[in-house]
Amino acid sequence: MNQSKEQRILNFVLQNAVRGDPCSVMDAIDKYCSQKEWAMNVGNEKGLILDKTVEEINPSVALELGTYCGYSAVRIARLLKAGARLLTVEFNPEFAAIAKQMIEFAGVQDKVKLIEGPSEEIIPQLKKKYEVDTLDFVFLDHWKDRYTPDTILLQECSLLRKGSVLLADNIIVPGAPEFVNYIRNNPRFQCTNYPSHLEYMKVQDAMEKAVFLG
Ligand SMILES: Nc1ncnc2c1ncn2[C@@H]1O[C@H](/C=C/CNC(=O)c2cc([N+](=O)[O-])cc(O)c2O)[C@@H](O)[C@H]1O
Ligand SMILES: [Mg+2]
Repeated sequence: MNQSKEQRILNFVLQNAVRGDPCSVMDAIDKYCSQKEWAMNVGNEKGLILDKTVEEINPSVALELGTYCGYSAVRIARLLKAGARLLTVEFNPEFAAIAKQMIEFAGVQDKVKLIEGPSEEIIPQLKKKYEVDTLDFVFLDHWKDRYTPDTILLQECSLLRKGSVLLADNIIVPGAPEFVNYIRNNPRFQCTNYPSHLEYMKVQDAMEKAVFLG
C-alpha cells in the first residue's frame, strides 16, 4: 500500500531536520512542499503573520482547529512561554498520527496537546475535560465552512474573554466568505485583514485577525 503525501512529508522531516529543533522541522516541511509536493501548511510567508500575532499576545492557552501535519502547531508552540500550552484539534486519524510524530520530533510535545476528534465535539469539552477557563488565542485553519459555526460555538461555550484573538487562514484561497461576512459585521469583534500569498504559490491569500471585545 503506497504511502500518503503526509507520510512522505514526515519522512522528509525525519531524514532532513534536526530532532528537537522546531525551525529545522518547519524549514524541511516548507522545502519539501515548495519543491516536491504542495500541501496545505500555512507556510513561511503567512507563518510570519502567525508568529507576530502569537508573539504580540504571548498566550497562556492557545487553540488550533485543524492540525493537519502539525506545521502550525510546531510554529505556534515554539513561541510559547514556559507553562503555556497549545490545544490542537484534528479529526482525521492518519493526519493526527503524522502530526503527533512531527510535534514530538520538533521537541515541543510538552507544550502541545493534540486532541483527536471533530471541533464541534471538542470545543464544548474544553472547559471541563481539558481544564480551559478562556482562550487567549485561536488559530482557525480547518474546513473553511466550519470557521463561522465554531466561532459561534466558542462564544456559546464562554471560551472567549475580552481581548481573545482569533486568526483565520485562507480568507481569499480557498476563501471563507461566510466567515468574513459574519465576523466583519459582528460588533463584538474588531477585525484586521493581513494580505499575503497562498503557501508555496504566487497566488493572493490573506489572514483575518478578529479581537473579541467581550
Ligand atoms: N471540524 C473539524 N474538526 C477537526 N479537524 C478538522 C475539522 N475540519 C477539518 N479538519 C482537519 O483540518 C484540516 C483541514 C484543513 C482545510 N484546509 C484547506 O482546505 C486549505 C486549502 C488550501 N488550498 O486549497 O489552497 C490552502 C489552505 O491553507 C488550507 O488550509 C485537515 O487536517 C482536516 O482533517
Ligand atoms: Mg490554511
